Amino acid sequence: MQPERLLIVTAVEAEAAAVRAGVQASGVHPDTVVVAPVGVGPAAAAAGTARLLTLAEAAGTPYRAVLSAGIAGGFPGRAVVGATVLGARTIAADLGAEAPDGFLPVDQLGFGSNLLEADPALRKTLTAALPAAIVGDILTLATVTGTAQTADILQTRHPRAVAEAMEGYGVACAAQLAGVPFAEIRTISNPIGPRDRAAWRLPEAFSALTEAVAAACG
Ligand SMILES: O=C(O)c1cccc(C(=O)CC[C@H]2O[C@@H](n3cnc4c(=O)[nH]cnc43)[C@H](O)[C@@H]2O)c1
Repeated sequence: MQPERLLIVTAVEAEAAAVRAGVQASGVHPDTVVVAPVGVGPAAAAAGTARLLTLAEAAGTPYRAVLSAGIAGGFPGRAVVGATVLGARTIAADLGAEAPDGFLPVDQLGFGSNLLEADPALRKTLTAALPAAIVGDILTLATVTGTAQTADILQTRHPRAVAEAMEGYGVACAAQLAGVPFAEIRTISNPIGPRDRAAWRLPEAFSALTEAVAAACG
């Protein structure tokens, strides 16, 4: 009988490579962790994760948990480049309606929730394995924030948000549907604010991701 496996979902192959290096460094049996890049954005993340969870369930080998992992933007003053962040909650920050008075999230519109909690037991395990990690909300957006104005609006609207990325809420929706525990782990590649792609510190963020995964799996 196969041991229960952990699924780690990333957006792009470079993130998956950093995660695989962490799994290898942790010393766990490689068959116990599956790492899959499923695409950029919440739709690709939800569809790709749902497919993997469903295939595993149909084969009689369901995953014990699913992690959304990768790099992220950090809110200034809350998470610096190179930091590791653990999501207490994943929030679909642009899922809703714009109104003259401001943004209305889907829960205020009566269409479900734009917020999903990380699994408490999984979160506890990850927090213990990563004592230096910053725990807070991680926003999911289909569009990378690229102005100081949007960064300010998001930071004010989400006082407990430490980072933004593009996949967590999609992975969380797929996990919830399948009844599989979910958590999100990210390392910061860039500050959230005016777009400056040259300032993204990808090697630093990928190294931090490898280290975080090694500690989390070990
Ligand atoms: O150059 C761009 O603007 C760009 C647009 C889409 C994706 C990328 C990636 O490099 C994909 C990797 C992954 O990185 C996450 N990420 C990193 N920083 C941020 C951010 O400031 N805001 C939102 N997401 C971020 C995201 O999850 C991407 O899928 C580059």
